[in-house]
Amino acid sequence: MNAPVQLSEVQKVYGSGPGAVTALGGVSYSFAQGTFTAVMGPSGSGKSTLLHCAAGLDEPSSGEVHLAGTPLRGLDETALTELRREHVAFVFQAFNLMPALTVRQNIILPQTLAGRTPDEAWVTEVIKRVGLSERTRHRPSELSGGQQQRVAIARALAGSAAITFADEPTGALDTQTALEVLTLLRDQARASGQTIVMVTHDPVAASYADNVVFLVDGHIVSESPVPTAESVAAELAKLSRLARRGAAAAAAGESTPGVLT
Ligand SMILES: Nc1ncnc2c1ncn2[C@@H]1O[C@H](COP(=O)(O)OP(=O)(O)OP(=O)(O)O)[C@@H](O)[C@H]1O
Repeated sequence: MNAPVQLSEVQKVYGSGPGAVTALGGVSYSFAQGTFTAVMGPSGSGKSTLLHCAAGLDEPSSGEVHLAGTPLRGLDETALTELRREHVAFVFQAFNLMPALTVRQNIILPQTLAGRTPDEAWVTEVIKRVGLSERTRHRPSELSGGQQQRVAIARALAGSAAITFADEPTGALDTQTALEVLTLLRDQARASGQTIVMVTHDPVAASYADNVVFLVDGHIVSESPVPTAESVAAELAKLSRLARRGAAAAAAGESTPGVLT
């Protein structure tokens, strides 16, 4: 079976001419079904761009993305929206909650929009697991930033979408809630076969994933299966040093990019 998220030689160049920035330099990677993968790398290494291209929110300059078995090239915005609504959930930093709806209404909104009947027992369980049982009738404006982030996480989990993309999903959470949420994401991948791709800067968060993919200068340079917080932190420190050395070499006009192959 094909992986739910497949990137083949994906390149993304922003701008043109001398000021052009190559955010992804030809990335090929398959995110297999039922896996929870963390994407890490130094600032500016292309993590968000990879997530956006993989989710069809941004169009690669070249290469191909398959999402839920469908090639994204040539799909119009309506077809992309349909595809995402059917198969994909997002936990992004901008929470995109609807201000007029209550917490519970926000959480089931993607399913309502897709014409599905929510599994009320599961929705209640997810709300409990993210610690929002006392807040279901509140509006987003009545919640703290961390609570709003938990609503976004519950919304992604409640619909049991085949694929979840998360960008720093635990960034605004206290340690205990963050660990609860990460455990929930890991359980979803293991028990329900969901495919979860999470961008994070946090080695502890990454250690909950099944696999960590490291990006430097728009290239996947290494992977860490069975990650621990310590091994991830050590790899990141090494790659950040390499990235800095590569940048210094480029500034001095040397050809060595400082990227592992
Ligand atoms: N819309 C854009 N226009 C021009 N350049 C962009 C745009 N978006 C991203 N970039 C550039 O592409 C490169 C990769 O950016 P990206 O946001 O994917 O990195 P990142 O690894 O997610 O960074 P961070 O960890 O700081 O969030 C960076 O050099 C960035 O400046």
